[in-house]
Amino acid sequence: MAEQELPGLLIMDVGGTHGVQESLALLLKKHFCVITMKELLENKKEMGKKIQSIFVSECRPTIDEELLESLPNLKVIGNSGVGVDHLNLKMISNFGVKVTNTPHAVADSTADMGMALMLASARRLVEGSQIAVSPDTNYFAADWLGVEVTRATLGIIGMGRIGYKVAQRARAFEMKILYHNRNRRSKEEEQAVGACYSEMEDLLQQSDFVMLVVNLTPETEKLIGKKELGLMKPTATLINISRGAVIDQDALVEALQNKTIKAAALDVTYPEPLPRNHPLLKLNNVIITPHIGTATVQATHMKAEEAIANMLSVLKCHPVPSEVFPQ
Ligand SMILES: O=C(O)C(=O)CO
Repeated sequence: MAEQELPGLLIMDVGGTHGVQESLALLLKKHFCVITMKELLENKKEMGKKIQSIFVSECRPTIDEELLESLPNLKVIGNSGVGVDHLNLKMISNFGVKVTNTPHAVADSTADMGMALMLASARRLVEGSQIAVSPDTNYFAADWLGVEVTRATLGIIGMGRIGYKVAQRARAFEMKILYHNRNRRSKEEEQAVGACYSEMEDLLQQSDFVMLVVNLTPETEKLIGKKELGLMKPTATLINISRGAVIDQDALVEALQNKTIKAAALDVTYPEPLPRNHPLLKLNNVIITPHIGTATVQATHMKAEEAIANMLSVLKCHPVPSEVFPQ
């Protein structure tokens, strides 16, 4: 097909943690006539009419009513990533526009990230790395003892695709796996990874590592607050690979300062990035990474491919593999 016959696609995401790379643009250009925000703004009327889809990830620029009003032929917003909390689904659906996400593409890389944070925190990798490169060469490993993940108890809150992948990995570490989820997994699925369903309270009380893998929804906002942190063991570590707002961050700061819990390892915070004077950045029992759960070469491409398949399905009026609906 000649380029001008391809459906117009607006790329929203520039910058952020998942900036659209050149190879990604090439992939998109195989199926779409790619239009940047700059090009749209330069020629709003003509470009606006061409655009039938928007490719977006955890973006900083927002999709607002003003933008949607300028795109009369828009049919679908293809989110590259699973979380859609940055999109106003109700408002978008009022424009008759569908939203899709990429739950398959993100699962392995995000689960890997959860394991990486758990191991890094348990074995004090960040502190160790800082010591190894510091001018002080008079240090002993015995001063920096970590704890073992092997055979420890892991509590997974949110047992969707990513949570389940975490459980598969944790099994290789012979971990005792507890999980809490809205819907209980089948017996076969539980047995396959050796995971036991648990009430939240029991999970929090028993786990050495608590990992948050839920979507951010009104029900999960501040799911972990002062009360929940108080239930955790003083030796426990909280790991968050979902969304920052799932934790009451002020309560977390207090719990870390008072040693209510031992440590936290966070790939997500609110806001992102944190203001440089934020108290979380001053604590030495916290590891923070800049929302890089899916920031791998493989996941970036798989997300784009999944998003492309979703968007093309909408444009061709085929069944849509991963449509997200307003709650
Ligand atoms: O897919 C998502 O929603 C992510 O946050 C990736 O890290």
